[in-house]
Amino acid sequence: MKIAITGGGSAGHVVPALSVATQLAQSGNALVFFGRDGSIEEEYAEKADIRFRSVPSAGLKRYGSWSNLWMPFTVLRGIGAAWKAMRRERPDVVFSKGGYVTVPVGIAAWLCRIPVVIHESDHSLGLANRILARTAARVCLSEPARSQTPRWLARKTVVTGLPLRGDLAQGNPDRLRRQLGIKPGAEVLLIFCGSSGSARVNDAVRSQLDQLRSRFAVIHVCGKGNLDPSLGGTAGYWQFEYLHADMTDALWLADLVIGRAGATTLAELEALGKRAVLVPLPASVSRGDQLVNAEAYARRHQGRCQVIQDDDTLAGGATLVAACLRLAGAHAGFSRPDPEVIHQAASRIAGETVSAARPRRRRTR
Ligand SMILES: CC(=O)N[C@H]1[C@@H](OP(=O)(O)OP(=O)(O)OC[C@H]2O[C@@H](n3ccc(=O)[nH]c3=O)[C@H](O)[C@@H]2O)O[C@H](CO)[C@@H](O)[C@@H]1O
Repeated sequence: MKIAITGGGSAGHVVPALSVATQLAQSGNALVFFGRDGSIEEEYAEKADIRFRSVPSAGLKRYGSWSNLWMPFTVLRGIGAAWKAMRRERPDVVFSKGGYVTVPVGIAAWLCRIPVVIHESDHSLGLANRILARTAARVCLSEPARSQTPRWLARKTVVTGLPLRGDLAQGNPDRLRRQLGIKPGAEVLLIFCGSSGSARVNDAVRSQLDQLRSRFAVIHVCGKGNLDPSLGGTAGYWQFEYLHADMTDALWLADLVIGRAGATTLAELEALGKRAVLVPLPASVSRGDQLVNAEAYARRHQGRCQVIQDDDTLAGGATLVAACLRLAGAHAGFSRPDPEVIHQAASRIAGETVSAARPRRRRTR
C-alpha cells in the first residue's frame, strides 16, 4: 500500500508523524511525505529516508500580521500543488498529524477522494485539524482530547494515545554524560522549550546561570540562532541549538527539566517519569492549549511538577530558580519505559490508517 504522511511546522507534530511512518514502513508500506520546502518536516523526512513532496502553505498569525492577508492565496496555491502531487503519487490513504501544512494536503486528498486519517495531541482540536475533521475518514485522539471533542465527531473518533518518539525506550544517558564530561552523580538540569526554544526562558535561565550551576549540570537547548557565544566554555553549562539523535539520551540523563508544555514534550516526560518546571506558552500567542496541558500535567504529578506563567514573574529568573531548587530534592522515580508501551499509540494509529485506506481499484490501461 502507498501511504502519504503530512504534518509539520514544529517537531511537536513531526516527531509523532515519523513514529507512525516508521510503523507503517515496517509493515511494508511505501511512504511519501508532504510538507513545506526548507521546513523541519523536510529535515526529519530526509533523515528517515522518506521521499518528500513540497507543498506551499501558510498559517494564521494570532497576533494580527499583514501576512495574514496573503495566507488564503498561499493555501490555494498549496491545494493546487498538493492536488497535482496526489494525482501523480496516488496514495491509498493520507495520515495527517497536524500543523498548517496539512490543510492544503488534506483538502487536495479530499478532492481526489483519498481518505484522510488525522491525529490530535492536545486537549482540543487545533485549527488545521478542525478544518480537516469534517471530511476526515477517522480522527485519532490522545487521551486528553477525548472529552473535548464535539459530539458530531464521535462517530469517527478513536482514542489511540499520543505517538512517542520511536527511540524513547533506548536512551543511553551514560554516553551523553561521558561525551559532555558530566561527573557521575551530578544532578542534571535539561532546559528545552519545544522545538524552537524561547527567548524569554533563555534570558531567565542565563540571568540566573550561576545559581543554577551551583546546584546542577545545566544542558540548555536554546533554539536556532539563540546560542550565546559569550557563555561558551562556561564550566557546568552546555548550550545546543537543537538536539537530534542526542535528544533521547538527554531526556534520560535529566533529573529535572525546564520546558514549555507542548503535548509531545509532556508525553515524553511522563513516559520517563521526569520532574519538571513548566512554562506554558501564553494564550496571547497561541490558542492556549499549553496552559491546559500544563495544568493537567501538574495535577497528575503533584510535588514533582511546578507551573510558572510566562509573564513578569518569569523575568529575572528568580521564580524559575526557586522552582528548580524546590523540585531538586523530590523523589527521582525514573521509570525505564517499556518498549511495547512506547510504540503502542504509533502502532494503533498505523492500524487505523491502513484500515481507512480505500480499496485499490484495478488500474485500466
Ligand atoms: C508553538 C506551538 O504551536 N506549539 C505546539 C507544538 O509544540 P512544539 O512543536 O513546540 O513542541 P512539543 O513540545 O510538543 O514537542 C517538541 C518535540 O521536539 C523534540 N525536540 C525538542 C528540542 C530538541 O532540541 N530536539 C527535539 O527532538 C522533543 O523531544 C519533542 O518530541 O505542538 C504540540 C503538539 O501538538 C502542541 O502541544 C504545542 O502547543
